[in-house]
Amino acid sequence: MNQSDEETKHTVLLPEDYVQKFDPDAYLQFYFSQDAIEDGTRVSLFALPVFAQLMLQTMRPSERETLLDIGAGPTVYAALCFRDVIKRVHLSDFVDRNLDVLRKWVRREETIDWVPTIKVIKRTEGGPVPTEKVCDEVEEKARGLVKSGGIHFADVHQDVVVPELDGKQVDILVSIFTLESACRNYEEYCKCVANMMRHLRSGGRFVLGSVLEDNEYNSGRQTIFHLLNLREQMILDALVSVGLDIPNAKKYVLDGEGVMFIMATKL
Ligand SMILES: C[S@@+](CC[C@H](N)C(=O)[O-])C[C@H]1O[C@@H](n2cnc3c(N)ncnc32)[C@H](O)[C@@H]1O
Repeated sequence: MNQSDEETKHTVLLPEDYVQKFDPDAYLQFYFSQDAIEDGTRVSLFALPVFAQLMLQTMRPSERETLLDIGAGPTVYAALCFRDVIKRVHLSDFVDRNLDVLRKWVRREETIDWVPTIKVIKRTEGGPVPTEKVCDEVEEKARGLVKSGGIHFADVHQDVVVPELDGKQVDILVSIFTLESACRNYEEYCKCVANMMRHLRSGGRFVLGSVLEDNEYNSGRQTIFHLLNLREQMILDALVSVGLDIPNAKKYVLDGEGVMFIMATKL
């Protein structure tokens, strides 16, 4: 290795480093600060409101009461996007520091300002630019839903991913950019998908957001974490094998962005 190779080489953190090295504040600043949102919006904020609208059209209210986000990190945008769809939101993650940030948000203590994110969600939903009051109402509604649900520890590698749910299954299961962060190989990935799926009732919807064909990502302040490199077909195969109705799924593949969003029903 010559000197310039040495200089460009950087440390890539692994799935087992999340507890020690994932910094919620750096992550939120990097992806959800006003500047970050203005510079280039997270594609999730386009895909999830579209899925929410489809759920409103295709599920009766009694079929869409509970939502679980696995690997939410310090983010609450799933609760914001699905606020009109469900009654209770459970946010979960592997890193205690992330759960602390979520609890602070529920208590209305200082965390990142979610208004720039809310504005993008509202824009995707259509209608005029929301006033401050409308943004407040959106956030308060989402907060109430999380209060009714809860904030929980999750580990996708365990047979029971979210023990605090005590075996209760949810109507909607969401997981965005988590599995490819948490898994070192495809065998592990398939096992984790199966573990997650136990939390979803049959007939419920699974919403997955995944990075495609990438090896690492910046979690903020140049802290680089490993990603499992996945082709779209590998993900679809894993989802079929756990009994999701993939032929009738709604899918967005954004090649330029290297991400895929999919919503499928559990058969
Ligand atoms: C790239 S972040 C995604 C956060 C959020 N879902 C989003 O879309 O911004 C990856 C998340 O996976 C979580 N994670 C890592 N290992 C995990 C595991 N074994 N079980 C559950 N979550 C895990 C991390 O703590 C982190 O919050």
